[in-house]
Order: sequence, then C-alpha cells, then structure tokens
Amino acid sequence: MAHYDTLSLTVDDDRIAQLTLDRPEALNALNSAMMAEFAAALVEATQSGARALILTGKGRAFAAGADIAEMRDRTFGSMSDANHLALWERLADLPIPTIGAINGFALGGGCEIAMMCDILIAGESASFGLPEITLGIIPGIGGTQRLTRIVGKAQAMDLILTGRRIDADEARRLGLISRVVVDGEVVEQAQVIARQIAGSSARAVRAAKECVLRADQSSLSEGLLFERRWFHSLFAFDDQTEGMTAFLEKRPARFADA
Ligand SMILES: C/C=C/C(=O)SCCNC(=O)CCNC(=O)[C@H](O)C(C)(C)COP(=O)(O)OP(=O)(O)OC[C@H]1O[C@@H](n2cnc3c(N)ncnc32)[C@H](O)[C@@H]1OP(=O)(O)O
Repeated sequence: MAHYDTLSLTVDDDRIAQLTLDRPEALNALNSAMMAEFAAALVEATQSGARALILTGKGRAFAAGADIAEMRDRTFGSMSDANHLALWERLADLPIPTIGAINGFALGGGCEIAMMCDILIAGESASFGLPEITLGIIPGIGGTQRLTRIVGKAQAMDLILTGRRIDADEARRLGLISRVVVDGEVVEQAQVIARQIAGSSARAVRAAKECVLRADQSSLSEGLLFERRWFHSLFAFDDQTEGMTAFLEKRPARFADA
C-alpha cells in the first residue's frame, strides 16, 4: 500500500479494505490534501481486488466536516475553477460495497461522505449533522440531495436549516444509518459485515449494489426491468449453480472468487 499523510489504507487477507481518515488533531477535518489522497486510496483499494471497503475515522470523530481553516479565505473563483469537492464523489461511484463505521462526530462534509456509504453503522455516542448553515454556506458534497432522498423534505429542511445535531438513535430512526452498536465495536462490527459480503458471490454483490442504487435514480418500471435483467444475467455464471447446489446438498457454498 502507498503511504498517505492524511489517511491510512489497509487490505487484509479476506480482501477487506479499511480506509481510516487520520487527522485526529483536527477531528479529521476534510482538507484538499485528504481529498486527493482519498481519491488515490479508493483507486488503490479497488485495484487491490478488495471485496468491500470500510471507511472510518481515527480518534473521537469520523470527520467534523470540511476544513474551515482551509476554506475561510477561498473565493468563488478558486472554488468553482477547481470544481472543489468533486473528488469526494468518487466514493459513491465505487463498484464494491462500502461500509461507513461511524465513531464520534460526523458533521458537515463528514456526514455527507458518510451518507455516500452503502451501509452505515455507528457507535452509541456518534452524532450527525449538517451545520454548514451556521458558517454561511450550505452542504456541498451531496448533503442536500442525499439527505432529502433518505429522510424526506421536512426532516431534511429541519436538519439543514437549523444545523442541529442528532444522535445515533435518531439517525437510525430517520433511516440515515442501519445499525447502532457499542462504542468501540464499530469497526469490528463493520468487519463482520464486510467478511460476510466478501464470502458471497462477487457478481451477485455487484448486481445487488447496482440495483439498489438504481432505485434512487430511475422510475419504478425502469428499476424493475434493470433488476430483472441482472437477475437473468446471474444465470450465466457458475456462482448461481454453486449457490443453489450447495443449498440442496446442505453445505456452505464455495464461490469462485470468495
Ligand atoms: C461542504 C462541506 C462543508 C463543511 O463541512 S463546513 C464544516 C462543518 N462542520 C462544522 O461546522 C463542525 C466544526 N467543528 C465543531 O463544531 C467542533 O469542533 C465539534 C463540535 C465537532 C467538537 O467540539 P470540541 O469537542 O470542543 O473540539 P474542538 O476543540 O472544537 O476541535 C478540536 C480541534 O479540531 C478542530 N476542528 C474541528 N472541526 C474542524 C473543522 N471542520 N475544520 C477545521 N478544524 C476543525 C478545532 O479547530 C480544534 O483545533 P485546535 O485544537 O487547533 O483548536
């Protein structure tokens, strides 16, 4: 793995990649250096053959948002000419499942990149929020769009216009995250999920991810057709025969690339 200054990347023997944001002294505030390294690390993780990626933060925050010190003196020209923040979107485009393991604060841009993950689990004392409004700006890494799709207009307006923070239980009730676990066990629980995914058929996992993501972006009839076509396609591969044979023979399936 390459050396990174603002994050670390590991890939274990089960082909689980773990990307850890690593600027704990600034609560993992997202700066330009981290954004560039993040994009490079995603490429490296994918090219390593990883089957799932866990995203977490070192210390008492997942990430407390974009780096305010770095942003304060930016101008419209420097932000728009560089299409600033666009690189974070690479996370949403990753072909393998992503699991956000949220410890502590996930605020502003931190909450926004968390919402890009496919599965989100959080420690009991994690907190989420989009406080950008208090800084005279708005979310810029997809926060208005993703939050509205996840929780609906009224809840999104409440959270974005007030900038209020919510705890892990409220985040789960609203549908932002799927599981709340004991603080300190967040990464461990993410690894359990990741290993389960890594033991499944890679093609079926990819198909499932593409279909779920399509649900957000297509009409119901287009999404249904897309799902049915993917379903048909999986019968072209040995994993389907192996999975069904294993069930009938009452043994665990042995998928080719698991
Ligand atoms: C498109 C996206 C836009 C955005 O994301 S804009 C940013 C949105 N985020 C925020 O507004 C949150 C800013 N941070 C905070 O409100 C607080 O922090 C917390 C509530 C998260 C934690 O408060 P406490 O426990 O008192 O810690 P502390 O002393 O404030 O923070 C420790 C160090 O971390 C730095 N830091 C925290 N968040 C950021 C940030 N977003 N950008 C730059 N630095 C940050 C602080 O300044 C400080 O540093 P030092 O020890 O040198 O004083």
